[in-house]
Amino acid sequence: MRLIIRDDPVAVGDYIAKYICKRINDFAPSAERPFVLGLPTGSSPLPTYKALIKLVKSGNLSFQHVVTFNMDEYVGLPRDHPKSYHSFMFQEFFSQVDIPASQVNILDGNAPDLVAECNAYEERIKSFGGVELFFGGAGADGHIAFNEPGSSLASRTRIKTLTHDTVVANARFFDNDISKVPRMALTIGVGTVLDSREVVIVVTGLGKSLALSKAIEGGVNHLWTFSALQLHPWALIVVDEDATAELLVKTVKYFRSIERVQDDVERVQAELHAKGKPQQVGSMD
Ligand SMILES: N[C@@H]1[C@@H](O)[C@H](O)[C@@H](COP(=O)(O)O)O[C@@H]1O
Repeated sequence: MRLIIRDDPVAVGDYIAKYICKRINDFAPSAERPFVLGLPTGSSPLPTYKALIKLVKSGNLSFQHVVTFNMDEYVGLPRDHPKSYHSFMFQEFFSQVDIPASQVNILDGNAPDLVAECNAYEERIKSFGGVELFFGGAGADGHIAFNEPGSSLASRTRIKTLTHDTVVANARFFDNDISKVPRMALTIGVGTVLDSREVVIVVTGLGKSLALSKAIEGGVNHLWTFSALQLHPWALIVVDEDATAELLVKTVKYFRSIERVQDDVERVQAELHAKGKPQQVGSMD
């Protein structure tokens, strides 16, 4: 696992957007071989979406050959409800980049058979050869997607009842009225996230600091599903200074030292590449 610390949420968004941009461009996607990208909703990913939109508008990135899979969706909320994750994604991102709508995948929380919908989602991910990079967020209670505390770490896409904490946290999107917040959601599972070739998680703000410390300093534990990333061979967490409040000084120092060494490794790789002797860039964790 790698942890990258930046000053504030905007710097975090810039870092992740550049990272995703580089991954997509290095992959050189085509119609026959699209880049499969997992995406989240929430307020934390917004600076990343803004930075990705800028990269597309400046001609440095294209979503023409990118296929996306969103992490989750509320059950029973009409698709065109302003707070559905469908509406969120089209409003904040898809309508502002060059992705064909046919390449966007979001779970249908109004499907007549919700179990079939979840199973078909897993199959559709498989039909594209799996997710190349899953970009995600985390809840203050340490959930990833809607994998609430206590979710199986082997879980797949399924129906999930939201915890009271999550309902309260998400009331801010529903006029602060908890009675308006849906009680159920469809979500990819922890196992679905772990299956992706790479995972990048954004964590910003003091309110997420306990979840961050549990995820990287505690053991792997289903009460903090975020901690399952410790089992992933290629996981990156990008956080702001506020989110590090609960981390030990030695943890912060360790990850900062890895970042410096990683920068050196990438510089050497770039020099080799320029001299026509490319080698695979390694991860330092
Ligand atoms: N289902 C979403 C999660 O995928 C998201 O990571 C979390 C954090 O949201 P925010 O970034 O707004 O704190 O909110 C919801 O619960």
